[in-house]
Amino acid sequence: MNFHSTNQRDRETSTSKMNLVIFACVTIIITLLLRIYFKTKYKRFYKLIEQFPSHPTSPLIGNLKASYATVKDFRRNVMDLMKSHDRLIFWIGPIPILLLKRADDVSFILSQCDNREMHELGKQWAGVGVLTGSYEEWKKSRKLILPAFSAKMLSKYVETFITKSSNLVDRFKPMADTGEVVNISDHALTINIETMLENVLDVSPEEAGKAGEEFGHLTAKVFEFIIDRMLKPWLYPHCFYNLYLKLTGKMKLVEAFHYLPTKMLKERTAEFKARKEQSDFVDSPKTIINLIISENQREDTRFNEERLKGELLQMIAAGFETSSLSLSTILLMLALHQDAQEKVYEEILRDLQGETKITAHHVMNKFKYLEQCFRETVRMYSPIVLTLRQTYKEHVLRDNTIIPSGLCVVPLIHLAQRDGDLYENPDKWDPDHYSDEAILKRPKGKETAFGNGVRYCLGSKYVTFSIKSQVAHVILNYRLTSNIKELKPEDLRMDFSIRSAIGYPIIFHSRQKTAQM
Ligand code: HEM
Repeated sequence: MNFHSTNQRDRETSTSKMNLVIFACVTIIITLLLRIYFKTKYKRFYKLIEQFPSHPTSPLIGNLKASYATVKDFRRNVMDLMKSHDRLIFWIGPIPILLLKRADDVSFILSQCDNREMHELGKQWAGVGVLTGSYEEWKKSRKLILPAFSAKMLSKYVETFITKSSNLVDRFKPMADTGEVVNISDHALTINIETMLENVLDVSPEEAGKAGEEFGHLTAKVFEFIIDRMLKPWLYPHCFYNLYLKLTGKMKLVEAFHYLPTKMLKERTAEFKARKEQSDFVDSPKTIINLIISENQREDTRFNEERLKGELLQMIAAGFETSSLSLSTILLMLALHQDAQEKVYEEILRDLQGETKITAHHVMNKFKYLEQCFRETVRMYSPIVLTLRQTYKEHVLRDNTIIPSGLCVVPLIHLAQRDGDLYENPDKWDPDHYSDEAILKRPKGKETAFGNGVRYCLGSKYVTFSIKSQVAHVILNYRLTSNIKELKPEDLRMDFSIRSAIGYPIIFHSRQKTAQM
């Protein structure tokens, strides 16, 4: 009896092993057949891809093993891989992606190809808008929000920048002259999210003070979640991703992220309608939310509330972390480069011409060397490391290599900004890279820190004025030093942006006190 049941168990085990082998064989055969089918159907696509070196792949999963680790490791991996390649095909599962790092290639593809469909993977978090919309949706978004960055509107935001910059100076008062080493990143984050909430959502300074920090941290997290999804092709279908968000409890974060823009949109729309009913004349808007509500009256871009919310969320997402990182980094750079800091200080005194207060005029038209320091900081420590493009036709690169239609391309902006063909000593922080002479010497249209072509950054002037205002106020009041001597490459952490893994340590010395001594 026992002998029989052992025999039967053995038979069952070997049958299930056999089933497993059959299943594996069928899967491999189907995959190979699919591969052959796709390779035959899209022969030219695969042939063109073969011109580019490819990272060694594993069958079926491509380079997924390399990318599966964590988002941060993946980015570091990609940057390491690109040390020995100018162009490289990287496989996320069965999907090939072309990585580009030379300034020539990056500026070319950004200017020629304006489609960014992979960004649709951010829709659950940030709605539909200028960053995540399909090509057709993007065109309408851009038309709606472009007026928000006119010179007239910018001059209104600068008033908020100046008030906020004074608050920033006050924040550092208790630490000044104590020798305390302050990691300024949280201060930069708070001040910039508050500024964004006031300028974009028309939130009162009090409410911005209360809601700012939490909203800021959440916004910073959203990018991580979106990149995480990009690396997991099985989460690409929206229905799977929705389920994943529900099961992991992240849907609650989505709701929290949407709460403030939804509330402000309802309030400001109701106010706009009430004012319109009373009189045909409505004051010209001072904030982005009010501007897009009034612009949205035009027949050709009539967006519903959900869509307007997407635009607002994406404005904050695009602008806030980039601004706060830029502020932390430039202040650290000035603390590490005393000569540049003194030049900035002297320039501020000179441009103020005896006035004691920094005004919108100074921020928008003066402080030229400070602006050079800002551009140099963005060049070396890009708050946007990379972006995405989806080709819809073939593009011929300068050496006649053809990028096939239908390929996802990743221009590595950060590496392009350190291209030795464009800058002398590209790895040295040197504001003279942006002197008039240096700019004249460089070939035009190759810089990509703010993008290139029709999708050029809408907020480039906004952030330039915002950072100029904040830095000018800080440097007018404090001399900065640090307890570190330099920011080494190994101190940098890369996710969607580049940030210092050792923080932004700064020691504040009051200028007045220094002058008295
Ligand atoms: C130092 C700070 C910043 C950097 C380095 C930066 C960089 C960039 C880059 C490289 C792009 C182009 C992406 C692409 O071509 O796919 C871009 C697009 C964009 N940026 Fe910025 N940005 C900064 C700050 C801001 C700010 C403060 C705002 C808003 C207030 C903003 C709003 C946008 C928007 C809306 C787009 C999308 C444009 C479009 O697709 O039509 N950016 N930015």
